[in-house]
Amino acid sequence: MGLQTIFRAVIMGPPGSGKGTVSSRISQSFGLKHLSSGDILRANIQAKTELGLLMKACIDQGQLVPDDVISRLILSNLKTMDHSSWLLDGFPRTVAQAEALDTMCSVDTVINLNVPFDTIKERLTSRWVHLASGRVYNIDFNPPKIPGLDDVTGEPLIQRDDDTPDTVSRRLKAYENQTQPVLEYYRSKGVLETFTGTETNKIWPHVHAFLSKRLSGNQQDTGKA
Ligand SMILES: Nc1nc2c(ncn2[C@@H]2O[C@H](COP(=O)(O)OP(=O)(O)O)[C@@H](O)[C@H]2O)c(=O)[nH]1
Ligand SMILES: Nc1ncnc2c1ncn2[C@@H]1O[C@H](COP(=O)(O)OP(=O)(O)O)[C@@H](O)[C@H]1O
Repeated sequence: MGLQTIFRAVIMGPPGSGKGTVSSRISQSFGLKHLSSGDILRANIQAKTELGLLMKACIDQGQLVPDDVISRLILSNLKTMDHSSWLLDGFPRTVAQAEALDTMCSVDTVINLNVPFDTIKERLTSRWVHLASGRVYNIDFNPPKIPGLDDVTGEPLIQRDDDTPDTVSRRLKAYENQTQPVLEYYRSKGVLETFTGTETNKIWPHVHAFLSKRLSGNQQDTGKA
């Protein structure tokens, strides 16, 4: 891959597998721009846009929002990032969405975080988020320096309305039924890289090594692991 080449990556995995956590490490280490479908939807809900209000009921029930709505939203965001390398988190979540993305560009690599469902359930009920930035915390794994407040801005953290045990179960079902087929889709294209484990800190060095290799000569690695 030559200099200036744009690198397009997708990160996948069930809810709570650590996509947001690993994405922020990737963007810090490799400078890819992080675009999270969940963060964009929550920003719309927070700002009470028409779209946000329409989508809130779906999200709070642990269902996926309609393919056409999310595809339009994400593709229009990606168009504004035409000249930079990016990492897409939370999209595509259905084969129809993956096909919609393919009409715009091809994906260079798909990082699949394969974390067992049992591990995930506990994490999500103890997740705290800073809505404006998408920064995630966990009372056990990475607590904020001051309880209840974001480390960077000092603003209050919230718990997501969809991080309750019942809704988490429904989200995991949606993942099995609708999102797992996307893994097959990318496997058949030869771009799927799966990382298996129960701890982000053990998975991360493998992701870092993989991307260092893929991006060598292409991106500037800031050296932060
Ligand atoms: N106990 C534990 N919690 C983790 C680990 N990795 C991430 N978390 C936390 O688990 C929750 C889900 O992680 P997140 O990155 O938001 O996952 P996503 O839903 O796939 O984007 C957050 O509260 C994280 O802080 C880990 O290795 N162990
Ligand atoms: N690509 C998408 N297609 C459909 N619904 C989506 C998509 N991305 C996000 N959502 C909606 O937003 C919710 C939260 O998504 P996200 O923040 O990515 O959750 P998590 O990080 O826990 O997997 C999903 O449960 C779903 O309702």
